[in-house]
Amino acid sequence: MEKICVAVRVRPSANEESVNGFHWKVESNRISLHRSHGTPISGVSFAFDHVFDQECSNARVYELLTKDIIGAAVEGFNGTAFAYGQTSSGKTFTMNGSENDPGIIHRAVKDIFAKIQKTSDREFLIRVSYMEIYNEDINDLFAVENQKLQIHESLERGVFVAGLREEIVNSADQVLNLIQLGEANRHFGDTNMNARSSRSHTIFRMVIESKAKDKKSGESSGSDDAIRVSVLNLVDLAGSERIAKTGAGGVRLKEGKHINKSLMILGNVINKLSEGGKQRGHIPYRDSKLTRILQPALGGNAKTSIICTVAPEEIHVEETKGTLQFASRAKRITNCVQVNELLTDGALLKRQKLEIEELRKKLQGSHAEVLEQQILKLRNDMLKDGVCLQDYQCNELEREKLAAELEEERRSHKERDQCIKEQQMKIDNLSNLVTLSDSDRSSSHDGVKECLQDESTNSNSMRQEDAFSTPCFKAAPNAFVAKRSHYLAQPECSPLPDTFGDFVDEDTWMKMNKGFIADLDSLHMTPARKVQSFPISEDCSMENHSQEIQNLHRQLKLVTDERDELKRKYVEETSFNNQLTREISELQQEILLIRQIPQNLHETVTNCKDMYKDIFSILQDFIADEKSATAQILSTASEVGNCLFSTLESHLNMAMDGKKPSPSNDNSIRDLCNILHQKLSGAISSLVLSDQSTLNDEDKEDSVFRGNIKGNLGGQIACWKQAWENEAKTLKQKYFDLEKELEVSNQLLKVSEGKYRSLEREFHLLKEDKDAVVEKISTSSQTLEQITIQKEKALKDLNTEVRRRKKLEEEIKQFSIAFACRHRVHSVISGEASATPLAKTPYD
Ligand SMILES: Nc1ncnc2c1ncn2[C@@H]1O[C@H](COP(=O)(O)OP(=O)(O)OP(=O)(O)O)[C@@H](O)[C@H]1O
Repeated sequence: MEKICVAVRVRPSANEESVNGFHWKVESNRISLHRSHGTPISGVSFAFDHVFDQECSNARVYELLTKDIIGAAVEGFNGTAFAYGQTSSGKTFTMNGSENDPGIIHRAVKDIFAKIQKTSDREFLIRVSYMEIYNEDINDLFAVENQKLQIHESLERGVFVAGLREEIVNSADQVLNLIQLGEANRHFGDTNMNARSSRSHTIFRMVIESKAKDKKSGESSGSDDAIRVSVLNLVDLAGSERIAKTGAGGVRLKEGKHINKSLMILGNVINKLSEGGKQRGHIPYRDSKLTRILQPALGGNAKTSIICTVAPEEIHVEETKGTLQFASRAKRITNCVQVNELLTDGALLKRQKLEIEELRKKLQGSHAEVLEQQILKLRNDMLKDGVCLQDYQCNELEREKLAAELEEERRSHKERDQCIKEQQMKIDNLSNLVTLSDSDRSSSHDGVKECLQDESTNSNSMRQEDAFSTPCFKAAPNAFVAKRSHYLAQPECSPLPDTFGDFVDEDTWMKMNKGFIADLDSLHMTPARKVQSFPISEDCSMENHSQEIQNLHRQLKLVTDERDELKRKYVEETSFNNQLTREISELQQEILLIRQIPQNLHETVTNCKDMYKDIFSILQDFIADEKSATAQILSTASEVGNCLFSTLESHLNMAMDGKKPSPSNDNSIRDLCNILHQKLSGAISSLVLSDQSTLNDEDKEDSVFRGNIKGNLGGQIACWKQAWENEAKTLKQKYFDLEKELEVSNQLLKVSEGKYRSLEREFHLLKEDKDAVVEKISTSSQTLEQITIQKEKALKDLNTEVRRRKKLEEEIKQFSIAFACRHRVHSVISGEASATPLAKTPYD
C-alpha cells in the first residue's frame, strides 16, 4: 500500500495589493495563512509532501514529484500525475510549462525515452493517446473527427474509451510533436481570470510495454519472460471557478458548470477515499467521466501524485483554502501499487522450477547431520568429564529423547526429500507436456518468439545505425504486442500445476487494467487456463503418475476431438434433415392438391350428369309415340348414359378413397362413351325423320316451326355433345396425367420417408454417441478435479511437514542449549567434586 504523493504549488502573484493584509507563507513542506504583521491565522496551516513557492521551477517540481513515477512506469507500474486547482492558478503552466521551463509532460516524455535507452536488457513498445473531457464529452485530441467517444467496460479490457486513437511512437520528439498537434485541438477560452483558460480536462496517456530480450545462449532468465504493461496518465484538469469572478456567460457559463460539476464529483470521490476502509462505502467513480477514467489512480493500483496549484492573491483566499482542504484529503488516500505482468507458460514453469530448487536447497541444508554430531560430541564430552550417576541418567534420558527426535527428523527428512523428488519429476513431466502442447500451437506461440527475436535483431541493428533507437520495436505495428493476439488461438487447456504460484488470468488482467481507458485493442491477454493437476498418492509410483497424467491428457484430447467431430456431423445432419423435412412438406402439399383433383372431377361429372338429364327430358318431350323406334333408341341412350355416369362416379370415388381404379374401368368408360355417342346420334336423326313423315298439311306450318325448333335444338344438342365430349376428353386426359403424377409422388414420398427414417435412426445414434462423449468428458473432469484436490492436499501436507520440521529444529536447538548449560553446570560441579570427591561415578 502506498499513499498518494500530494504537493502544493503557489504561483507568482499578479501584483495585487493586499486589502486586509493576509498572505500565504511557505516554510519547508508547510503552507499557512498569515496576517500582514506576521501572526499566523489558526487552523489555516497545512503540511504536504512538498510545498513549492513562487520561485520554484517546473524542473524542480518534476524532479521531486513526478520523476519517481516515470521511473516506475518504465519498470511496469501504472502511474498518474495530475494538476488540480482553481482557474488561473498555474495547472497548465505546471503540466505543459513554457519554452524556457518545460512542464511535467515534456520532461516525462524525455525521461521515459532516456530510461528506455538505458535499459539494455528489455525491449519496449510505447503507445500514446491524448484526450479531453469537454462538457462531459470525450474527444480525441489526436483525431478531431473522434468526438463524443464512449466509455466501455469489458471483462478483458476493464474500462476503456472506445475509438480513441493510439499512436505507436519511438522517440521523444515524435511524442512532443504529436502533443503539439493535440494541443491545437484542445478547448481554450478567455475569461476574466485567465486569458487562455483550459475549458476541458485533458489526459495524456502513455502505454509502456516491455519484455526481457531473448538470451542468445538459451540460458534460463528466471521469470523474465513476463511481459510488463504499464499505463502512465498525465492529467491537466480544468480549473474550478466562481462564475461571478470569471464573468462567464453563454458558452463559458455552460463550460464552467460542467467543469465545476466534474470537479465536485472528483472531490466527492477523494472525500470517500480519504475516509478509509470501513466507513468508506460506495465510491461514486461512475458519477463523472473524469473519475471513471481516473479510477485506478484514485484508490487503484497506480503510483499517483497530485499537484495542487494555488493563487497567492488575497481575493482568492477562499478558493486557495478549498484547494488545500482537497489536497489534505487526497493525502490520506492509499493505492495498492504493483508491477503489471503478463506471464507466459515458459515464465511460469521457470518460476515453479526455481521454487522447487529453493525448497530442495533448504532441505539439503538441513541441520540433521550437524545436530547428530553435536549430540554425539556432547555425549563424549560428558563421558570424558565424568558426571555423577544421577545426572548421567538424566542426561542419558535426555539424550535418548533427542536421539529419538533426531531419528524422527531424519525419517521425515527422507520423506520430504522423496516428496520433492516426486514433485521435481512431475514438474519435468509437466514441462514435457507444456512443450508438447506448445509444439501444437507452435504456429502461434513460436511465432511470437520468432517475432520477438526478429524484432530484437532489427532493433539491435537499428541501434547501430541510429543515434537514438529505443524503443527497440522500431517496426512497431509488427511488434510483440500485435503478435500477442495469437495467444487467443491457443488451446484452453494448459497443463500447469495450479498451486505453483499465480499466473495471469482474466482476473489479474482486470485488476491490472481496471479503470484504464487506453484503447488496448491490440493488447490480448494470455487466455484463461484450465489447470490440470495430478494426485500425490503414496501407493502409486512416480511413473504411474506421469503416465496417468499423460493418458488423461491424451484421452481428453481424443474425447475433445471426437466431440468436435460429432458436433460437426450433428450440425451437418441436422441441416440435411431440415432440408428433407422441407421437401417432404412440399410434397405433402402437392399430394393434397392432387388428392383434390378426383373430388373436382367428381363434381364436374355430377354437373354433366344433370345437364345430360335435362337434355334427355327435352328430347323426350319431342317423342309422340312412346313405343316408336326413336323412343327406344332414346331410352337405350339414357341407360347407356346412366351407366357411363355411374361408372365414372365409381371410378372417381375409388380415386378419392386413394384406391387405384382398375384399367378395365377405363376401357368400359371409353366403350360406353362410344355407344352413347352412336345412340344419341341415332335417336336425334330418327326423331327428325319420324317427325317429318307424320306431318299433315294443317300442321305443316306448325311443323315448319317445330322443324326449325328441332333443327335448332338438334344443332344445339350436337354442339353441347361435342363440347361435352371435348370436356370429357380433356378431363379424362387430365385425370390420367394426374394419376401418373400421383403415382410418381407416392413413390417419391415413400423414398423420402425411408430416407427420413434412416436419418432419424442415424441422428439418434449420433445423439447417443454425443451423450456418451459428454459423460466421458464429465467423468474425466471429475477425475481431474479429484487429482487437483489430492495434489493440493499433498502440497499442504508438505508445507505442514516443513513447518513441523522447523519447529523441531527449534526444539532441538533449545535442547542443545539446555544440554550445554547443564553440561557447564556439571563441569562446575564435577570440578568442585574432584577437589573434594563425594561419590564415584561408574567411569571412575
Ligand atoms: N509558476 C508560475 N510561474 C510563472 N507563471 C505562471 C506560473 N503559474 C502560472 N503562471 C502563469 O499564470 C497564468 C495562468 O496560468 P495557467 O493557465 O497555467 O492556469 P490554469 O490553472 O491552467 O488556469 P485554467 O484552469 O483557467 O486553465 C499563465 O499566464 C501562466 O503563464
